[in-house]
Amino acid sequence: MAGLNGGGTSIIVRLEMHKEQVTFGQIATAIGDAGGDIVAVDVTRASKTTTTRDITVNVSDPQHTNTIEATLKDIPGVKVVNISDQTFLMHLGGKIEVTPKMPIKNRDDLSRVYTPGVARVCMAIHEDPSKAHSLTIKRNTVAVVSDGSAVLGLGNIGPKAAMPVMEGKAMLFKQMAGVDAFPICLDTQDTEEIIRIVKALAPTFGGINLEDISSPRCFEIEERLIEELDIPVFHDDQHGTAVVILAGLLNAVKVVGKQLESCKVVVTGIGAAGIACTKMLLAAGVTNVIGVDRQGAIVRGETYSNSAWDWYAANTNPFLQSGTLSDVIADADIFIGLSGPGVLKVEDVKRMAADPIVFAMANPTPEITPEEAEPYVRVMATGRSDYPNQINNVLCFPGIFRGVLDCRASRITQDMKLAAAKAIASVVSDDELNEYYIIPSVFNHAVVEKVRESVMEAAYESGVARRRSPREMQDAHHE
Ligand SMILES: NC(=O)C1=CN([C@@H]2O[C@H](COP(=O)(O)OP(=O)(O)OC[C@H]3O[C@@H](n4cnc5c(N)ncnc54)[C@H](O)[C@@H]3O)[C@@H](O)[C@H]2O)C=CC1
Ligand SMILES: CC(=O)C(=O)O
Ligand SMILES: [Mg+2]
Repeated sequence: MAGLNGGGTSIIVRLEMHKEQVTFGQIATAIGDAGGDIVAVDVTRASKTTTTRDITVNVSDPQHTNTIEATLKDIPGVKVVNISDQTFLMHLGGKIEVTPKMPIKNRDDLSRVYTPGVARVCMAIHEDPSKAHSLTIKRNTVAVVSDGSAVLGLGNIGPKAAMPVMEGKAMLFKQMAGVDAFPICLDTQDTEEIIRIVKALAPTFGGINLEDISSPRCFEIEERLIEELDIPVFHDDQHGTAVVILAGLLNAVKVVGKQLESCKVVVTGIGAAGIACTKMLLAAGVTNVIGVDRQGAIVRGETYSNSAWDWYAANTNPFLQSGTLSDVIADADIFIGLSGPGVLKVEDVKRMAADPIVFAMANPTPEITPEEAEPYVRVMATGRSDYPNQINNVLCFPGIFRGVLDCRASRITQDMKLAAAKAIASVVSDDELNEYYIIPSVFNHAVVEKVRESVMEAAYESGVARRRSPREMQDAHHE
């Protein structure tokens, strides 16, 4: 099964080779026989008797690295100097930095960007706070806020361990959409305290992206912040995920020739992402959605300590199906996994309706691997970048925030999310659409632009955009 290290993890093995005792060919063969895939070789030092080479090898997991190291150590004339993991190397010192837009070359510049000149700018904002949008980083800056309580599918690993994910989101915001995003990991999991801290941070930012905050606390935190702040607040694991799932499903049902509204959909993992995805499906007209969490299907008539599940029971599962995932999966057209590794068994997939669609989206290890499921499914998707059909909220959050920052929206409405889903789906043309291409690549530049445009259009229509639309500006010009 694909694990934490799956998908293109590579190591760099630095070897010192004694020329008289061993050839590079022998080493390459040994690495190949141990299952390693050599992708690059550099000579870093050479003398009369020895050569030092950096060999980049793709491996499947940490045990595989150990096997290759042991194999190399056994070859006479080879000294393993060092083995480094490229993924860790890319994280050394963190992944982002703050860069000034202009250099401070002399005292004159200094007196403008800082005191005394800056004071006039401060007073201009003091007199008209809306000027913060034009005179500070606010208009292009988003806070990526986590408490480390539901990091990917790794669980409650805390704020320090959450940072690499939040730094990664910040990189994606900038590279995909030019949005400056700042990772903020909080050392508290108290709902009221998180709300208070985010409200206190808000003056700096044009939007708040909540990330990897576990349910059910995430619902109250987001709802309260939306009500109490005048900038958009978006819990990405709920809505970004739901938007991309809907985009993928709109195209997947076209491939299998079914109507989404009449499909039976089973969702596992009724947390942040599972609940938001269900709400999105209901908004798109699906009626038969069944949610399954650890204790089985959520069904009306049961009592739940989690109020979000009371809502879920009242609004889903119209035929009151109860039992385990294996019980309720029979005849399902679509499975959506937002839970954890290995939850869906091959036997379950075999019992789905004809042409099953399986979105196994737990990260980093899906509910079922494509290798296991593929013989029995028609359309398979995961959240990972190393398989086809990557359903990941990275297809949504850069474009949606680009759009809301550009039209200065006060909030993100359901219509804006639906518009984003349709925009993402539309990037795959009918000619291109097939089982292995239901969703555009994360690197497809059309995605951010289409999402931005559709989201802005929906924001103007729903009256939440606070910057005049291009048409209004044109009208004002002609008055
Ligand atoms: N591909 C993507 O873009 C995204 C994927 N995800 C993945 O979805 C999963 C859930 O994320 P969140 O909703 O943010 O977390 P969450 O902590 O809010 O919810 C997880 C839910 O799954 C349930 N669960 C865990 N193991 C289960 C099992 N074995 N059987 C049934 N239910 C189980 C938990 O009880 C909980 O209700 C994670 O693996 C995450 O990586 C989340 C957001 C985006
Ligand atoms: C992709 C993402 O946001 C997650 O797995 O939590
Ligand atoms: Mg997340």
